[in-house]
Amino acid sequence: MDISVSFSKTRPPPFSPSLCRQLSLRPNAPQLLRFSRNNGTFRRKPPPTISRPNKLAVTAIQISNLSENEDDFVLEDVPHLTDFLPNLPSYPNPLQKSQGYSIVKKTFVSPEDVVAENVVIQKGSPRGVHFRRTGPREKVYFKPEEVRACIVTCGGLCPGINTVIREIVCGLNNMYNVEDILGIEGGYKGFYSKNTMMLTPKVVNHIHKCGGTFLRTSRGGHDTHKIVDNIEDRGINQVYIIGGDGTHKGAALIYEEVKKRGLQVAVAGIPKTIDNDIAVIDKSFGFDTAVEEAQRAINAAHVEVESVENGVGIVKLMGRYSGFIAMYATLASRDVDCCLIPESPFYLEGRGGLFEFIEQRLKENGHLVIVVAEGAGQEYIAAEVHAADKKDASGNKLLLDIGPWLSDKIKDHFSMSRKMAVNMKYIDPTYMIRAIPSNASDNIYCTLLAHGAVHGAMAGYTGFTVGPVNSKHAYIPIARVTEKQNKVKLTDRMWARLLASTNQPSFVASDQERVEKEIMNI
Ligand SMILES: Nc1ncnc2c1ncn2[C@@H]1O[C@H](COP(=O)(O)OP(=O)(O)O)[C@@H](O)[C@H]1O
Ligand SMILES: O=P(O)(O)OC[C@H]1O[C@](O)(COP(=O)(O)O)[C@@H](O)[C@@H]1O
Ligand SMILES: [Mg+2]
Repeated sequence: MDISVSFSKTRPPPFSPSLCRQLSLRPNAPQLLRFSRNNGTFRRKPPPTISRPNKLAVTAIQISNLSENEDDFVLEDVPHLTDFLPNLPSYPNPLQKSQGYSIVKKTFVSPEDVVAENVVIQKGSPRGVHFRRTGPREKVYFKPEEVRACIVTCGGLCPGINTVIREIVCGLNNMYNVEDILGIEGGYKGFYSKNTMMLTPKVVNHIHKCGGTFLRTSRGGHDTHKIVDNIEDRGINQVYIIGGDGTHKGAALIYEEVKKRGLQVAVAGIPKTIDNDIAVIDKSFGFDTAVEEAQRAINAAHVEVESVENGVGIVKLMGRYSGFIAMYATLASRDVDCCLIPESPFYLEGRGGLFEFIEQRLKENGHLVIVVAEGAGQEYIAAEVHAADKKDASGNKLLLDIGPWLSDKIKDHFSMSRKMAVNMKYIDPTYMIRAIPSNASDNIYCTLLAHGAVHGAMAGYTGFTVGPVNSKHAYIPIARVTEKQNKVKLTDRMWARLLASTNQPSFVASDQERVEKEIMNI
């Protein structure tokens, strides 16, 4: 492979000493160069004959693509209170005296410990992005008796919110002897329009056994100035914010305002969403519980349709822009014949369409089950219904209801074509799967998130969120989880596994064929 690259004359080559030797370069001297790479061997080439302006700028990605392992390590760090309060005093972490932690072999996480964003890499490829590992630090930037923490929950429900609340309270209290913890009621607007409640380990002792949020929640109502005024007025110095992408956008604004005002306030996010659409982290808490609960609806649909002639079961599951719940529930069940998600466009009529597939399955098996994510097929409904774009209080688009629309379409098609009368069983368990308490493994996951957030805030980190990255919990800059949403990648193996398990049409390919045909007809 022949690669041409040039980079800033003001920077030394970003290569390891061994690679510099191989290329006959002086490791510390800035220079413009070209070289070729063949099976991992680098050979220097004569200087380029191209014009300067375009060639002098080279992105970090280009450089790191060409370098050996040592020099392309990137740490995406989170802010620290000392970034804007440089004289902040620190104190020994009280955990060193804790019964439990003091016997841990390595009580404190080393500042050098990082978590890699990508663990599957090729030999010679860049080491890539890393995040700080969560956990207690040797020094803390708060005296326990001076901490006044608050917790707020925003956005939609999700199994496990109460466990996170409980474990923030118990973590602060048991590990750091913090006693002053406020619950902000009813989401962001609760900062300025609702009461607060005192949270103690005793108050939150049983809440993890219940679904919902003990602190209640809301959409909309984020007013940065009013919120930070309130934080200042109440003397709050640690803010724990549990919520999804919208909530984290709000948390980033709070952090910025706190920094602008020079307040010693740590802002920590804990990512929450039933849709599992938060970027970077492995998965969001409550997701496993939701997938498990979805099985009950799928089982019910299967039992119903198996017991009648030409039974068609439809189960609608949550998933506004991403079909993770539908995909995992389908994969887990094995009773699902077809899974429709927002990321994969489908069509009803014609060759390779959904109607043809349903007819075929009914002929083969006498019944079928379809799982549909609520965000699927929105464009088709919109084209027919001509509904005005509506939004919720947070600005999220309100979806058109795919469930009844799809049920009616299928019923109408089969009754009109007089091919067969289908026996439709439509189940909508959407709120049921997110209103339940979290299962055992989600409870443990919630505990790790809560404790990670507590350790981070006590250590003076701020403007961060927490979550598992390749199974290791990390502190992640908030911008990384708000800049894009996690979606099912149709080119990933997981979707291929689903297609292999259901044997449903991969509408993407068929759709392309259809478009090509249409173009050719024209
Ligand atoms: N772009 C934004 N800037 C500031 N606050 C936001 C933003 N988007 C949403 N929020 C606030 O975050 C909270 C929850 O947002 P929402 O989208 O409903 O849920 P989620 O956080 O689960 O995505 C709401 O109080 C909303 O006002
Ligand atoms: O009816 P609500 O409470 O607004 O919630 C519905 C939406 O909430 C969700 O569960 C997502 O919630 P978040 O925005 O909090 O992640 C979607 O799946 C669903 O469309
Ligand atoms: Mg959201």
